[in-house]
This record gives sequence, structure tokens and C-alpha cells, in this order.
Amino acid sequence: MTETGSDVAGQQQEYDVVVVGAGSTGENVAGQAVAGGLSTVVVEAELVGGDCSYWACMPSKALLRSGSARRAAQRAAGVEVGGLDARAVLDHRDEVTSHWSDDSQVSWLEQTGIDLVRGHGRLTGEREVTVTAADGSTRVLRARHAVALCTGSSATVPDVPGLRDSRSWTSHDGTSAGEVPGRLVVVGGGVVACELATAWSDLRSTVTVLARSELLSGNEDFAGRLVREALVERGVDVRTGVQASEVRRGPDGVRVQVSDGSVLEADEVLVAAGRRPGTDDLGLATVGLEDGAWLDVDDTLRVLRDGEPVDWLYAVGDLNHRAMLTHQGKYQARAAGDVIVARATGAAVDDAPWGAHVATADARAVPQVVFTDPEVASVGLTTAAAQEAGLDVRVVDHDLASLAGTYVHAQGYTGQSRLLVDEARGVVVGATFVGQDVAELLHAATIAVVGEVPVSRLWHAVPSYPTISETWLRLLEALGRDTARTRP
Ligand SMILES: Cc1cc2nc3c(=O)[nH]c(=O)nc-3n(C[C@H](O)[C@H](O)[C@H](O)COP(=O)(O)OP(=O)(O)OC[C@H]3O[C@@H](n4cnc5c(N)ncnc54)[C@H](O)[C@@H]3O)c2cc1C
Ligand SMILES: NC(=O)c1ccc[n+]([C@@H]2O[C@H](COP(=O)([O-])OP(=O)(O)OC[C@H]3O[C@@H](n4cnc5c(N)ncnc54)[C@H](O)[C@@H]3O)[C@@H](O)[C@H]2O)c1
Repeated sequence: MTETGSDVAGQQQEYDVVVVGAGSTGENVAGQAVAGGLSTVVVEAELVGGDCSYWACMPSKALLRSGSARRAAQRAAGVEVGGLDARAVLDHRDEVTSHWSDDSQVSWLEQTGIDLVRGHGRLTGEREVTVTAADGSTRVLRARHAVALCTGSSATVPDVPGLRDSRSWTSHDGTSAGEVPGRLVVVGGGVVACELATAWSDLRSTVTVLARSELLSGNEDFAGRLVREALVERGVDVRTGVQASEVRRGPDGVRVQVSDGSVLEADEVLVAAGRRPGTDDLGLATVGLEDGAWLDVDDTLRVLRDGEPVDWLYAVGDLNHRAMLTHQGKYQARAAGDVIVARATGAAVDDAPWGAHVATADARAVPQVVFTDPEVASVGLTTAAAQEAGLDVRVVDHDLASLAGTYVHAQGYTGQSRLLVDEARGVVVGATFVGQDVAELLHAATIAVVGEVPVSRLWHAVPSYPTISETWLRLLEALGRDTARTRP
């Protein structure tokens, strides 16, 4: 047994499985492999736990929670609501990130029997990873069965004159900053932009959003519209159809030239313009793959080279670009870890759609909650995506404000829900809910999509009265009572 949890330099060089990147995805691949009896090492360049724990999901949700809870209280009759203590929120965020210490996650590796090598891992040939430690020393790890690349993604910085030199924030700074900037310009209109504009404006930063298109453009149109209206109502300056054309940092802050001719003065600029794969310096070229590219994989997460799976190489999580979400990376990791074990032990591989060893949901049913206020919760197809796929869908909408459940839940509730039904099969293929506290509605929709539950059967899934989930009944009514009849 090798030493686990701390650097094991000079000890075991050969393992059944080598995992590069110990983010939420890499940890889960390793956990499954070890549970299946395979010796496993993970290589980590920074903190065990990766982006989600320290610079993404967890700190951003910690920053968002108090503002949305405060507004929820303001919308409840008779509650006297005080202000928001920004310092206390930042302190809470620091606790949620364990003050950027990975001790507890390293303990988990130790307890689980997973070895850890700290340093930067690179492929240096078939089944071979060379790790360079912070002191420059190197060691070579060989994999008997599989190498799993789980190196995630990082923020893209667009080629805007002056932006790279202006010490602009990326999502790392946007989730870990120790002080609230007086004035913040956010470049981008996607998920990171909307969540962090919400969080920092709640903490009393004066926020301007510069977005090329409508907000949250990958979602149903009404999502971006409702989030935008709410941000504007709270004093955020949301400008769409514009770009930053030049950014310069001077002694008094940052000067942002906007494509519409206006100029903004800010204390910080947050770049939230999408992600790039963590494959720049991963040695991909040594095994015939392209450095710096997203990695294509088959449904069992094996890397495709010239369209064919490489039998020992897996890419799991953000860097395969299938669904850049923590829960989806962990889902892929469960499938990948299990199939690595199956292939190593000669067990049957269950790779039919929805089998144990494939990540079928990546293409059919990816759930996501955007933790803005209102929240945006979606799964499966949007109307635009269904049209693009040439699917004959029926789209029905419901105004959430009309429910008894929302009427008692919050004064002045606004929100909308939408269901997409595949006409040929009579099953739900997409759902979107936008409103306060809709996040927890989403899993019912995910089950309906994954389970391909016939709409006729959904009429028998009766939502409790008076809850927000009664929107399901209203959506079915919009489809028509005839859909309750079992199809011939
Ligand atoms: C601001 C923000 C908020 C988000 N909020 C949510 C959310 O609420 N819910 C959600 O589901 N998703 C959210 N996401 C997305 C989520 O963070 C990612 O999908 C997830 O972290 C990806 O996990 P991963 O394991 O693939 O990569 P990462 O978490 O990035 O892990 C990769 C690890 O590999 C290490 N590494 C990289 N290269 C090497 C190398 N060569 N050698 C050794 N180690 C290496 C890195 O140090 C890192 O620890 C958010 C993203 C951002 C930016
Ligand atoms: N709650 C959550 O689930 C959550 C929260 C945050 C992030 N994430 C995930 O992290 C990933 C990254 O989020 P993101 O917001 O960075 O990406 P995104 O793809 O959601 O949005 C990118 C935005 O940047 C804009 N953009 C792209 N290039 C630009 C340019 N050159 N100049 C100006 N704007 C430009 C796009 O128009 C878009 O508005 C996403 O996959 C997202 O799902 C998830």
C-alpha cells in the first residue's frame, strides 16, 4: 500500500489508472475506479476539488444566497427586512471554500485509498504521464489500464485591445475577491455574467453588463428577458448588442470603451465570455491529438482520435465540452470510472443508450439551474434547439403568477414555465421554469425527460395544492385534456 493523500514522490510509478486533474470530475473517476478494485493515482496542479469548490459553483452560490434570501423576505407580507452585511457574506464565502484549503478533500482521498501526486501532469506517450512538481522535479507515472484526463476549463479572454494588460477579473477573481468593487463592468451575458452581476450588485457594487446578444441566449427567450428586467429593476445597467472595444487600466481604475461609442469608468472589469479547454499544456500531441483543443469522446468517455476511440484514454468533465456543469461531469465520471473497471477486469460493458457505462443524458437531458433572481431552471431541449434538430414539438407556456402557490409564496411573483412535447412520441423533451424558488421544480422535469414518461401518465402525477409545482397541471391543461387519453 502506498502513502496516500500527500505527495508520493519516489514511490509507486505504475498504477491501474492515472487521473490528471482532481476537480469534482477527476475525484469521482478515481473514486469509482478504486471502488472497483483498481489502484489509482490523481495528479493535481492546484487544489484538490478543482474549480467547483474554490472558484465556481460553491463560492458563487455563497455570494448569491443572502441577496436572494433577503429579497424573498421582502416579498413575504409583514417581514421587517434589514440590510445586507457585505463583509459577513464575503466571510461566509471564505468559509464555504474552506479558506481555499483542500485539507478535507485530501483526507477524503486518503480514506478512499487514492494516491495523490501534486504537480502539473502531461502525457509523454501511450499510458504515460510525466508530472512536474513545483520545485521542478519530475516523475513518470504509468497506467496499466487507463489515463483519464479531467483538467477542466478556464475563462476565455477575448481579443479586445488592452483587456489582457488591464488585470481584468476572470471567474476566479469574480468568486474570490476580498473586497466589493465600487464599480464593476461585466463583459459577457451568459451564466457567469448573470450570476456574478446579481451577486456583486447585491453586495452594492454599481454593475454594468456589456453583452453581445440578449442575456442567457442559450436558454428560452423569456429567461434572459425576465432576468434582465429584474437586474435593471435592481439598478444594474444592462446593455445588449454591444461589446467592449478597448480596455485600459490607469491610476484611478479601468476605462472601458464600448462599441456604441460610450465610455465607462470602473474599478474592475470581469470577463465572463465563455471557456477554453484545459488542454494547452497536456502533451496531447505526443499521442497524436491536438494541443489546446476540446476533446471529442464516445459515449463511454473514451477520447476519439481520427474518429476512433483510443482504448486507454478518457476525457471526462468540462474538457470534453459535452455539458460544462459539475453534476454532469460527475455523472460522466461515474460511467467512465465503472467502464474502466469493466474493461480492466473483462466484465461486460453496458454501453447501450441509458446503460451503466454511458453518459446518454449529456445529449438528451442536461439539467441546469442559473441561480439568478429569478432563477432559471431548465432541462432537455429549448424551442430553438428542437427546431434546429428538426423535431416536431408542441410548446406550451404557463404564467407562474397565476398560481395559488405563487400567490401565497411571494408578493408580486413573476415567472413563466414552458414544456416541450415530442408530438411523435407523446413525451416531454424539454422544460424551462423561470421564477423565484423554481430550482427544486427541476428534478421532476428531469425524471420526466429521462424516463420518457408519456404525457397521458403525467396527468396522474398530481401536484400538491397550493405549490409552485402546480404549474405542471397548468401546462398539461394547456396541452389539452385529450392528452390524458392513453395513446393507442
Ligand atoms: C463562476 C462559475 C460558477 C459555476 N457554477 C456552477 C454551478 O452552480 N453548478 C454547476 O453545475 N456548474 C457550475 N459551474 C461549472 C463547473 O464549475 C464546472 O463544470 C466544473 O468545475 C468542471 O469540473 P472539472 O472537474 O471538469 O474541472 P475543474 O473543476 O476545472 O478541475 C480540473 C482540475 O484539473 C487541474 N489541472 C488542470 N490541468 C492540470 C494538469 N495538467 N495537471 C494537473 N492538474 C491539472 C486543475 O487545477 C483543477 O483542479 C460554474 C463555473 C463557473 C466558472
Ligand atoms: N449555475 C450554473 O449552472 C453555472 C454557473 C456559472 C457557469 N456555469 C457554466 O460555466 C460555463 C461558462 O459560463 P460562461 O458564462 O463563461 O459561458 P456562456 O457560454 O454561458 O456565456 C458566454 C457569454 O460570453 C459572450 N461572449 C463570447 N465571446 C465574447 C466576446 N468575444 N466578447 C464579448 N462577449 C463574448 C457570449 O455572447 C455569452 O453571453 C457554462 O457552460 C455554464 O453553464 C454554470
